[in-house]
Amino acid sequence: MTQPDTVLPGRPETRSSGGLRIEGLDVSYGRVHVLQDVSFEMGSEPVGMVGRNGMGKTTLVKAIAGFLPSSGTIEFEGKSIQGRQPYQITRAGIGYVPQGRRIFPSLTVHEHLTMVGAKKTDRWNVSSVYDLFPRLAERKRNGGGDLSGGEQQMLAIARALLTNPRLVVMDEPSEGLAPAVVDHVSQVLRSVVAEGQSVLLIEQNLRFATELCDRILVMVNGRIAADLPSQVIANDPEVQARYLGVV
Ligand SMILES: Nc1ncnc2c1ncn2[C@@H]1O[C@H](COP(=O)(O)OP(=O)(O)OP(=O)(O)O)[C@@H](O)[C@H]1O
Repeated sequence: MTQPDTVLPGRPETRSSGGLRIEGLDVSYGRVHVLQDVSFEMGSEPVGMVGRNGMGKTTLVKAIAGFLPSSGTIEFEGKSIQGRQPYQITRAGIGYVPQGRRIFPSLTVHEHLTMVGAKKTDRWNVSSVYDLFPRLAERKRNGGGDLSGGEQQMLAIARALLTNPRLVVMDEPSEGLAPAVVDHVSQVLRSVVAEGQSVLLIEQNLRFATELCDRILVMVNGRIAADLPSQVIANDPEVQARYLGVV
């Protein structure tokens, strides 16, 4: 197992050992070997993963969610989920918010939400996700194609929560959204995390990631290059320049 180059002291401890364990994960597109020996573990604490374009973040979450074949270990709550189909991963307790939202243009907001089949007694049901995102309640009769980017993102998050996941994996929820909408989504997600929802957040927006997560993994060229407390990467331009090419 390859260790990250940088694991600083003071990294927040995992809240429990029952979460996600990835070890020696490899994913290729044909002959292009994109993920190379990726290993990390997380408990129920929110974890962010950042990295420049094309580093392999989306490939990793697609492999976790069952949309790409992989070799190596993917375990959730002590059981292997590697090689399972997406619906089996959902059933195992992992919700997925895909990059680009994947909303159906011809289905209404309400149809998107009711088709998940959450029960009224579940923590997340149609009524409680409308409470979380009142804007979706206002737009419940609108088709997915009529929604703004922010509304589509809220719908994608609501749809994932309705599976009542023990871990929700989100791929760049801030992508393409106006700053005020990013702030709103960030605030809502922080309230969900404060309730104890476990989150693995893939992000290019470092501020969004460090506001939500105490721990940040950095992916560089298909490997986990660093595992840092959020405040270290948030406050250190040199660390940001080294891993993200920003100052
Ligand atoms: N279907 C595919 N076929 C071949 N190569 C691919 C495919 N999808 C992604 N790649 C390549 O795999 C590498 C990792 O892509 P990936 O989308 O996982 O990166 P990323 O870090 O999520 O970037 P972004 O933030 O731009 O989505 C890139 O070099 C990309 O060109």
